[in-house]
Amino acid sequence: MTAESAMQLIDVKKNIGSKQIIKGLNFDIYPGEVFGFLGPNGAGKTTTIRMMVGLMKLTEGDVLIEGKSIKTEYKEAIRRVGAIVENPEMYPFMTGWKNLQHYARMMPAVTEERIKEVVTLVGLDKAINEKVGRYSLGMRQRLGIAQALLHNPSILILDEPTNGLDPSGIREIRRYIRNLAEKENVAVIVSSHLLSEIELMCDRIGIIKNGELIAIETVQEALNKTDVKDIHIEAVPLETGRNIVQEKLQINAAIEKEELVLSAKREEIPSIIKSLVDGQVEIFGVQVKRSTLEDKFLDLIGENTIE
Ligand SMILES: Nc1ncnc2c1ncn2[C@@H]1O[C@H](COP(=O)(O)OP(=O)(O)OP(=O)(O)O)[C@@H](O)[C@H]1O
Repeated sequence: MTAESAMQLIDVKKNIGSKQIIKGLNFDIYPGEVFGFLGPNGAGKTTTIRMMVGLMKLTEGDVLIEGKSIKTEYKEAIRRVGAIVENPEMYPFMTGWKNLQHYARMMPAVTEERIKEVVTLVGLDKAINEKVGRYSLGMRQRLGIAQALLHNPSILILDEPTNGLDPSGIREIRRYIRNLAEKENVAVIVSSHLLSEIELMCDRIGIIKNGELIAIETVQEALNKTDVKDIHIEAVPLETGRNIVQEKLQINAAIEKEELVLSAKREEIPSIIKSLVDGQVEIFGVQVKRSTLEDKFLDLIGENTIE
């Protein structure tokens, strides 16, 4: 394995009965990255995650955690993993702090200092002395993440962490997940079937379909590759702008709601802007409406619906 991977999957396979559910997964996850594990329902995400955290045996292959085999060095390997796979059990009648203390007691060497640290990491300082029963779902989810971080894992695995959250809860979780990847250098693995989420939260994505990895790349690569769809330019005067684009650049342009709207590729944008500015057109804003990872994901799996 490469020296720095936090987790390595080597030809991981899982059969249940006579059915091959996972058909040989190979990929690495690195410290400090948020890795999105994507796939439509039934693709095999949960099964893979259950194997990663030792809740399910592998039929074939191995998972190495910081170089330790989950098969032959289970204890050492699993010690480095924190996970929320099923909803974390919390006592609603106890405060957030008491809940964390309760878990900390079951683990070796978790200090009060560490509890304070994880509370701050997930942004619960203000609410930590309130009863968990009064927490929003998003706050409970963050308390769950804090709990999973208590023993200082180098890998954090979250199965569908934004499930059931409202948009502001989703935004918060996203922020804290990014924060702890950066601040604690934790490798975070997030599973989801919601691509718009993954696009905003992750550095890299792996897409699984029918138990096989069909794509793996950085979010930036995925976005750069996608062709630009529409470009909206707030240009004054609009007519002059349209003439320049059409006559000089031979690109069709329309005027919609005080904006110049045209279709072009990403690499054409700088020259379009330059031509407009050279032609004394003032630019007040440019918006690029490119296709999202969701389009890419749907292309890859060859389906139009993912729910
Ligand atoms: N215990 C089991 N017995 C038989 N088949 C199973 C079992 N567990 C999972 N499967 C099958 O394995 C496949 C993958 O399931 P899995 O739950 O891993 O998918 P998933 O990608 O997590 O989907 P979801 O988002 O719906 O949870 C599905 O086709 C499922 O029906």
